[in-house]
This record gives sequence, C-alpha cells and structure tokens, in this order.
Amino acid sequence: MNFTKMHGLGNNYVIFNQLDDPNNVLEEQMYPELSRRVSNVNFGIGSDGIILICPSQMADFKMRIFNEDGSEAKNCGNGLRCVAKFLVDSAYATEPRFTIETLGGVVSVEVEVELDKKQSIQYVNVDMGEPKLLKGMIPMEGDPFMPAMNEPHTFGEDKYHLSCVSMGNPHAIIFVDEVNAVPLEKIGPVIEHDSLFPERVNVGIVQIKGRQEIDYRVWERGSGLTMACGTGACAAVVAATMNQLLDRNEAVTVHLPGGDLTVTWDEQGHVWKRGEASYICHGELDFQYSFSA
Ligand SMILES: N[C@@H](CCC[C@H](N)C(=O)O)C(=O)O
Repeated sequence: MNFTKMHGLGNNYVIFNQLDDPNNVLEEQMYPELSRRVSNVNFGIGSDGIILICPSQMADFKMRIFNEDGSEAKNCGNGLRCVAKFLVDSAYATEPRFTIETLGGVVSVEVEVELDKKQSIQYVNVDMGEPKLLKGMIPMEGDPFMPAMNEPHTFGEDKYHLSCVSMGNPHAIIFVDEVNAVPLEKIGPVIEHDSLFPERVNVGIVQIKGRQEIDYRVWERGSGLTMACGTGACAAVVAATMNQLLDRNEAVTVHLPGGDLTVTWDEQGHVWKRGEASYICHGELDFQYSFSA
C-alpha cells in the first residue's frame, strides 16, 4: 500500500489515496485493524490514525478517518487541511477551492499560498459548517432538545463544568484558569468513556487569554493526547462564544501544543478554520508483513 504521512500542527495521519490506486483499497472490515497496526509506533508507522481519500458521489472528494484505536470518526479538522493540500499538490484538485465529503457532511476548502519573508507557507482555510449544540445531536444523555453549556457534572471525586459542541464529532469543553495545570491524561479518558456520552467524546480544556485568543489542549476520543485537534479548536471557540467569553464574527487565535489555528464563527453560523498542513514522508507499507503478526 502506498501512503503519505502528513500532519496539521503535529496531529499526524497516515493517508491512503484510494482515488486511483487499487492496492490501497481493502475489504471494508479491515480498516479498523489497519489503523491500529499502522498507528502503532513500534510495529507500524506511528500516527494518530489513518485517513482514506476516496471518490465521492456528492462532493469533489471524500475523506474517511479512523482513530488510533480503530474507531471511525465523522470528521477531522486537521486531516481536512492535510487532504486538501495533498489533493492540490498532486493535481487531483485543479482549482484551489473544492468540496470534501465527510461522514459529518460536506465541507468546502480553499488552499492558499501566503508568502512569508523567508519561505512560502501554504495555509488551508476550511468552512467547517455549523456547530450542533443540542444534547441529542452531540450525542449526550439528558433532554435532547437542550444544549449543555457550562453544565456541572461529577466524575468520581472531580466536578467539571462541561460545554458540549458537535462539529460532526462530539467535544466536551472545560474552561480552566491554567491549561497546563490540568491532568488531562487522567481526566480525559474518564470523561471520554463516561456513560453521559453514548458515542464517547473528545475532551478539551480551554484557557481564555483575551477576547481573540485562547489556549486549548485536547484528549482525543480513540487517540488520547494529541498535539492538536481542528474540530476541537472550532468547538472550543463556539463554546467560549456561547459562554460570552469571546465575540461572534471575530478571528480567534487558538494556541495548541503543536501550533496556532485561526477560528472564526461567522454571523451566518459557519465556523471557519485556517491553518497549515505539512508532509512528513511518502512510503510503501509492507501489507503482508504488517498483517502477519
Ligand atoms: N484530530 C481530529 C479529530 C479526529 C477524530 C476524533 N478523535 C474523534 O473521534 O472524534 C481533528 O483535527 O479534528
């Protein structure tokens, strides 16, 4: 199988192009195991998961994403930027603006080149669509027609106020005074697997730095601590705006462990996310070897 490994702010995925490479297409039930094996840093390539680029019936292209534990997610903000860059650079996309189908809906992307003093940096701007706020849409236990904003919940001995947002995938956001003081590796898996969330949840902690600046760290459903999460950054801005900590229609700089994203929740209700995407390597996976053990 031919692969390209890419990252968006350190959130890294092994990408299999299925547009015209029959070697990269497996039987459907094999993808969860492929993701687990490829993501393993000792026996595989090492990644936060895998991404498939496939033909689409309803958009220009389709993206599927599997987490490190083999579970399939509906959306991946950093993955979308990587896929968009890959498609433009390999000339599958002939225009800088095009659409990508995800299991969470169709999004539109635009690949821009911005000239820096020393180097040209390629940014990808993605219209991530409208956030969903009702518990039934997250999904989350409780009244399906009510949002969960700053809602107190107890997990063992700890109490946290959760603000929940779906960006195609579910995010529980917690506002704190200092992001680095929170033991996310301890509370992340507890909240991820709590029965409050029937499909589990991504857990984000947010520190407000100003009206246009936040710090954000994430525990990802199915992958654990990662350097960045694009949908999570969008959910963090939406949750902070709903809690009146940020302003609608302003470009917010989201500082993540792997770098910065710019997120804007516009007046029409769409969340825009802009950031970089980068190659790590291209290679060939020895499929027989990888699946033999
Ligand atoms: N890192 C991604 C999100 C990947 C999926 C997530 N772990 C989930 O299961 O919902 C991003 O950049 O959005």
